[in-house]
Amino acid sequence: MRIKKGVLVLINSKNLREDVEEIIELSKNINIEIVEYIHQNLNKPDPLTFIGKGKFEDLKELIAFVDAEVLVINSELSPRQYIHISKELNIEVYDRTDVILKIFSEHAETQESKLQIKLATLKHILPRIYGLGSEMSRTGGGIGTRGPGEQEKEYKKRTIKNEISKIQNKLKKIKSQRELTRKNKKDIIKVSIVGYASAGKSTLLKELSHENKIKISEKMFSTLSPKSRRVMLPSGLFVILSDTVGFIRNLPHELIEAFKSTLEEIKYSDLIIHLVDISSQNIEERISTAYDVLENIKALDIPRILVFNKIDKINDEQLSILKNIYKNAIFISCKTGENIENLKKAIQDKLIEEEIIKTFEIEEEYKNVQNWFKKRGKIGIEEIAFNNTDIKLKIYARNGGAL
Ligand SMILES: Nc1nc2c(ncn2[C@@H]2O[C@H](COP(=O)(O)OP(=O)(O)OP(=O)(O)O)[C@@H](O)[C@H]2O)c(=O)[nH]1
Ligand SMILES: [Mg+2]
Repeated sequence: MRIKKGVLVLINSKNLREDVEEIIELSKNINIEIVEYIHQNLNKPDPLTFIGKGKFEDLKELIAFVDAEVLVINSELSPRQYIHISKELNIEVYDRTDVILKIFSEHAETQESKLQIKLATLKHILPRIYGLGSEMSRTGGGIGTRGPGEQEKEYKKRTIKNEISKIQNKLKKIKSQRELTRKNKKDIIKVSIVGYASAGKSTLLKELSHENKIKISEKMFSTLSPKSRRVMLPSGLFVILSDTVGFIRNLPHELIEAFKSTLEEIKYSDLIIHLVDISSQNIEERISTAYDVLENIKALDIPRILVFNKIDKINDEQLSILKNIYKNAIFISCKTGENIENLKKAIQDKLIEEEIIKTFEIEEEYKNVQNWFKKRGKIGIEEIAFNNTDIKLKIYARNGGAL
C-alpha cells in the first residue's frame, strides 16, 4: 500500500518524545509517515480549530510546505472540530481514535473482533454525522426547510443506528456462547497474560506452549482476539494460558466498550501475568495503564505476577536497578529464553500460594502407581522417594477440581 505523508498535532504533552514516538509508530501501522509535528500548550482546546486560530494558520502553511496528505491529531476531536478542520484543510484528518480504530480494523481476524471494531467505528463516526448539518442542509435551500440534505442526514443516522443494534445483538450471542464454553471448562486452571501493546505477550505464549502458529509482530495490536494454549508447569500439571488485546494509554472509550467482553474474559482467570517491556521508556506509566484497564474490568483482585520481558535489550546495570525497585517481579527474555523455566516455576508457586493448586502426598505400591501417571497433565506428579516396593509421590491438582 502507498505510504502517505502526514503532519502531526499534539497538545499539552507531558512526555513529548515518547508521545511523538508512539503516535509515529501507530501511524506507520496504517501507512502514514509523519514528517513534521506541531506541539501546542493550551489551557483549553479551541472548539473549532483545536489548536487555536493562530497555530491553525501555521499548520496550514506547514501542510502546504511539506505537501502532506494527512493530518494526525494525537487527541480525540469533537465532531465539530473534526468537521471544521477537515473542511478547512481539505486533506484526510485522523484523530487518535481514528488511528487506533483503523489499526484494529486491519488486524481483526475473528468474526467477533470484526464486529467489535465495526461497532466502535460506527459509534465514533455517528456524532460526526449529527455535526454535519450545516454543510448538508445547504442543498435544502432556505432556512428552516427540511430539504434533501437534512433527509439524507436523517437517513444516514438511522442506517447507522440500525446497524449498531444489529451488531450488538450478534455480539450478545457470541458472548453467551462463550459463557457456555467457559462453564464447561471450569475445572481447568486459567492463566492470562496482559500488558501494554507490544510487550511480547504473544511471544511469551508461543515460548511457553511451544506453538509456532501464534502471530507475533513488531506492529502494535497484532492480537485482537485472545489465543489460548495448553502449557505444562514443572510438576506436569497443565494450565490454559491466554494472551489478549494489548493495552495502550488513552485507549478510545468506544474501543474499551466494544472490546469489553473480550477483556472481561481476563476476569475469569485464576492468575494474571502482567507483562511489561523493560526496554520501554516509561515503565511506570505502562504499568499503571494496565492497572487502569484491570480496574475497569474489575480484575484487580485476581492474583497477579509482574513479569518484565526483553531483558536482552538493557544492560546489567539498568537491570539491577530495576530488580531493586521491583523486588517481587520476574525478569525474562522471550528472545534468549532466559528465565523462562523460572517463570513456569513462579506461576506454579503462585498458584499454590493462592491455594488454586493444592498439593498432597501419597504413598503407593509400585504396581499401582501407573494409574496416577495416566492422569498426568490433569494432575502434576513429582517423585519424592521410593524403595523396593513403595513409592512416595507429591500430587499437584486444581483445588476443588475432580481428580
Ligand atoms: N528483543 C526482544 N524482543 C522481543 C522479546 N519478546 C518479544 N519481542 C518482540 O517484540 C515485538 C512484539 O511482540 P508480540 O509478542 O507480538 O507482542 P504483543 O504483546 O503480543 O503485542 P500486541 O498483540 O500487539 O499487543 C515483536 O517484534 C517480538 O519479536 C524479547 O524478549 N526480546
Ligand atoms: Mg499479541
